[in-house]
Amino acid sequence: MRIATLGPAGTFSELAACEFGRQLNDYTLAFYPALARVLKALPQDADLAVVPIENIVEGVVSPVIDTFVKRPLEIVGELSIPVRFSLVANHAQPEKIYAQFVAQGQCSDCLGRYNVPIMNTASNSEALQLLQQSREPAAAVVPEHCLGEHHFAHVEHDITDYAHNETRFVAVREARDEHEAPKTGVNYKTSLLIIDDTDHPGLLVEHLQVFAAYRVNLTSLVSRPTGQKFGQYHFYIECEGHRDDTAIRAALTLIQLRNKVMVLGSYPTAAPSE
Ligand SMILES: O=C(O)C(=O)C[C@]1(C(=O)O)C=C[C@@H](O)C=C1
Repeated sequence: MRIATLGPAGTFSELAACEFGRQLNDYTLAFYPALARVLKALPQDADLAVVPIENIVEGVVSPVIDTFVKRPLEIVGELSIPVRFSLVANHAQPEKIYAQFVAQGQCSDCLGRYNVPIMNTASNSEALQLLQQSREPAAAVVPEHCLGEHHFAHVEHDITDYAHNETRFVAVREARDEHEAPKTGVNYKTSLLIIDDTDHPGLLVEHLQVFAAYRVNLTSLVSRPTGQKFGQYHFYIECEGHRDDTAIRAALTLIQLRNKVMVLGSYPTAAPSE
């Protein structure tokens, strides 16, 4: 099994990809420098892609949700891992800080204390690489697990705004016509998108009432702009249960009478991270 994920090596995505990989018999990892490129590797260059979907502080990782609207992809698994950062520098007074765009939002208190420009990177390991190449006084926000063998002139440990910081990752493959039936004893979650193709007053409340009437418990609801017009949004929804459950099927049948629905997959619910 070829698994695509965000690189270079050292990202939290790599940790998540290895954890998914361990559940398979055999796997190889391929690193891509941006999240959009990771998903583009499907299906020619990879069988599975592992990408972050939500951080407990920053919320959803929008480039990932937005790709689901554009391409037929299927979520087949999720897991959550603890995320801890350090600030490392080659000088006690850095003049710039390299930080991945999602990591930046998770460490805003610490970054705010340094009144210097933040240089956004595509991954946390790219932030570390750029610091190592820098000849000027600079710093980088890097995963704690990458500190190991490196030596830095200045280090601040545990700089996340919230002590309990974690990110949820999903394993994604190219969508198939058929899907797996639920296995007994497994708690499932289903992800779907309601596409705003016929905007009308009360669109969201109508759909929410349908879920409530069928007692389908939603665990996530995010609106993403369609990019067409202000006021038009697609809704990314996660709910408890499998797409074959009677309640979910009945709810989606009703919702589909008004708007297009894309079911992105049913997969075992992740255990909480330690
Ligand atoms: O750069 C990494 O280490 C990643 O795996 C990406 C990513 C993300 O985009 O959410 C993963 C976990 C953290 O939330 C910060 C960065």
